[in-house]
Amino acid sequence: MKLDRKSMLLYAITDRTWLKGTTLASQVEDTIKGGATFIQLREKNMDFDEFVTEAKVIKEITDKYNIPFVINDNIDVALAVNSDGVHVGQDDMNAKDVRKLIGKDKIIGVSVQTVEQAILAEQNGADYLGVGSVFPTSTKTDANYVSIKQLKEISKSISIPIVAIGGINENNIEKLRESGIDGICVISAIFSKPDILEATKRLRKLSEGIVDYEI
Ligand SMILES: Cc1ncc(COP(=O)(O)OP(=O)(O)O)c(N)n1
Ligand SMILES: Cc1ncsc1CCOP(=O)(O)O
Repeated sequence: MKLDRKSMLLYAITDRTWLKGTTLASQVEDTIKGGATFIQLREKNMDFDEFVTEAKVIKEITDKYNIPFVINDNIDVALAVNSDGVHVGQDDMNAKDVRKLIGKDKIIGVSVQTVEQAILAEQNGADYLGVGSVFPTSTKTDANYVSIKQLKEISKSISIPIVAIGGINENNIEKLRESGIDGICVISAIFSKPDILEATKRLRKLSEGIVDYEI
């Protein structure tokens, strides 16, 4: 799948912390109905078989709505379910090696916190970058902080699409205006909400207002 910059507008990463009796699949379908444009499946405590089973279910939904679907960290799972790609961090395999495993047509996302990391990731063949944490977050306890100034410097230093991540919500999204991002990436601002569809709709509208390209 070729990555369209516009599909970065509202990037949702799953989290099963707030399932509250429902399924992750139905939450993912709700967020897509509400306007999420990209889905990443992020599972930190699943064995391979469980992860593959879950990924297949989510992929059916993202395929139905033609939304890009990537797997966090686990390249074997990505290969097993033929996801659209993978997202890796600074402690994971570098994009060049990931590319050798998943092939030229797949999407590779890389998390970066500095200009140097961003330039290197682009050189290594990343298709997009996730930059953060731009605000305090309790979702990822080991996240490093990236200032808005650093975010702007990173966006100026590369030509691939970027999303900001970390603690973004309806109240602070405005601070990301003119930062050069192609969209926002959120976990709790969607998945912790009682009404995921409505929360996504509001974030979708707000993100449309802060990016500098035509929707
Ligand atoms: C789009 C996006 N950006 C950043 C991250 C964080 O990735 P990483 O640093 O590898 O941390 P974990 O998600 O693995 O805890 C991301 N997942 N997605
Ligand atoms: C995965 C990740 N990487 C940097 S911050 C973060 C957590 C984002 O979650 P939230 O949107 O709930 O702050």
